[in-house]
Amino acid sequence: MTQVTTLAPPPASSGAPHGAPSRIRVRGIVKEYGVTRALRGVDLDVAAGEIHGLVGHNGAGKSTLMRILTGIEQPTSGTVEFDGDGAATAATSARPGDVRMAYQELSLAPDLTVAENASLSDARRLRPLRWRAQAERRIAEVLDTVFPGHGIELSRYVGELSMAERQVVEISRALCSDEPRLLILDEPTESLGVDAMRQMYAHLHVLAARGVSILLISHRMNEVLEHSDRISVLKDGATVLTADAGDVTEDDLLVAMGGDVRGDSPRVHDVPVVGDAVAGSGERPAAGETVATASLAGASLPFEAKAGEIVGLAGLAGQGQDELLDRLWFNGLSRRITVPRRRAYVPGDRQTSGVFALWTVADNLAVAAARQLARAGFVSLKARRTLADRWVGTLSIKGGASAPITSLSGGNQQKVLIARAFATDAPLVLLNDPFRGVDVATKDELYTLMKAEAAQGRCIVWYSTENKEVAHCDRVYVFRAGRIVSELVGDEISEERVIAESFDEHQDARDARDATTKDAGAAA
Ligand SMILES: Nc1ncnc2c1ncn2[C@@H]1O[C@H](COP(=O)(O)OP(=O)(O)OP(=O)(O)O)[C@@H](O)[C@H]1O
Repeated sequence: MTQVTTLAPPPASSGAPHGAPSRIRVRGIVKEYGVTRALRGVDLDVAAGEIHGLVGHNGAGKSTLMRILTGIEQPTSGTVEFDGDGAATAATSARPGDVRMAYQELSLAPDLTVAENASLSDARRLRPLRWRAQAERRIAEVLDTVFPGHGIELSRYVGELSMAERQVVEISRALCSDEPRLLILDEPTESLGVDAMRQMYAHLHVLAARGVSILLISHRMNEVLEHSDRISVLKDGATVLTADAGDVTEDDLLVAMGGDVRGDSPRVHDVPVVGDAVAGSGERPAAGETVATASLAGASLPFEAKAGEIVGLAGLAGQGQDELLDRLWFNGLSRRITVPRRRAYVPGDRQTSGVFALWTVADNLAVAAARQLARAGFVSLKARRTLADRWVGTLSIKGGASAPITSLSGGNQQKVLIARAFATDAPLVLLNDPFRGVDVATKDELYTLMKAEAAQGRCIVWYSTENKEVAHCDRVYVFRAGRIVSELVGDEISEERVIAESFDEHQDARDARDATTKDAGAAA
């Protein structure tokens, strides 16, 4: 069990840093949804030209506060002043375009093109006849300025883009107006590649230097510490700490958030392993037995995953990792794929392919384990509830088993999907960047859970956009241009090695030469 270290939080500072005028001044904000008190008294000051980090555990109230700042929702009580205007809420004080936000849940319409999406939220007037060309020009300008080399075609439907590309569009869309006074970014880098992430932060510093205030919400403590001037911590709907970024450490933030300071042995309370948590669990392959194989086209190394292993899929975003997971999940009958009949999948995009929005947490969580829970073809409410209660406790899912899933915070919804997969008895679990939006303390617990599950004989195939997560894998396949270009085992696995393999242009040139020689040989 990790020891909890209690650090006295640095004294909360108030007001803007370095005497800069307050851009936004939030006092005593309370927000209630029926009996749920999402915010119970938030104070926050963001100065003109400041990058202000906002951190907190899943369900702490960050997104709710941002919805109030953008005027989408009204607070139950409390005040928001914008540039000292004394107005009661952001909705009444800010002019259109003053506050812009890039959403965690990616607010893009999948059936519209990139340019059409941009036109929807451009606060400036578009010309009635030439609106499409104008919108295209504006988003192209932002994309080229902030994310040079992005490679995104403006005429593509958003639904066809990878999560990383969608995130780039979401951020660019928020910048598609005359300069806002306050820019809010809710977990902007959760699925961005390394390059795009660097480009985004470089641009944020340029905007801040021009006087734009930026609120940066993230579970990535290192990024918040590196890029913010000041940081505030929300815990259970209230501000518990505001400090200069240089005066606090990651552990200070974690303690203020109410989590354990990370130790050597993260805690997973009472992991309900399959066979314990669900009735009638199926048989597991023996450790080391091959569970899944796939052969990809071109000069790709073959893919193989064995029982008892955590197999990582790494490389730059959008290099074929998604496609492999999709094929392992959907394409079990193909000659090039072997997979077990029972398999579980945690999607990266919970909104379009994960959450059943009209169902409760318990129903969402137990749906994939129905076969195991069924007795004479029926799943009793009690069996479903017992399973859900166990996992809600194990992963600290804030909201409870009987809450409607959509009333949960984004990170807590994601935990339900992770629990759904592990609550099955499937020998193969496929994870498609599953920890987006999950807070740091829970992530540590999930790593331990995965190891415990692998030790029980599960095979876990895991794509993550966070390179440092490869440290938790037994083997890693690095992807480049739709192919597996290297396999790392044991001590070979490191973030640096993954990055190096992701960019090996010489190897690409050699592969292209080999392929040409092969084609020429085949033609002869
Ligand atoms: N529409 C709603 N109805 C009921 N409860 C809600 C609603 N929206 C938010 N909540 C509750 O308010 C609390 C704060 O949620 P919020 O989404 O603001 O948290 P968060 O800090 O953004 O979390 P995360 O890091 O997971 O995104 C949660 O307990 C959530 O269940």
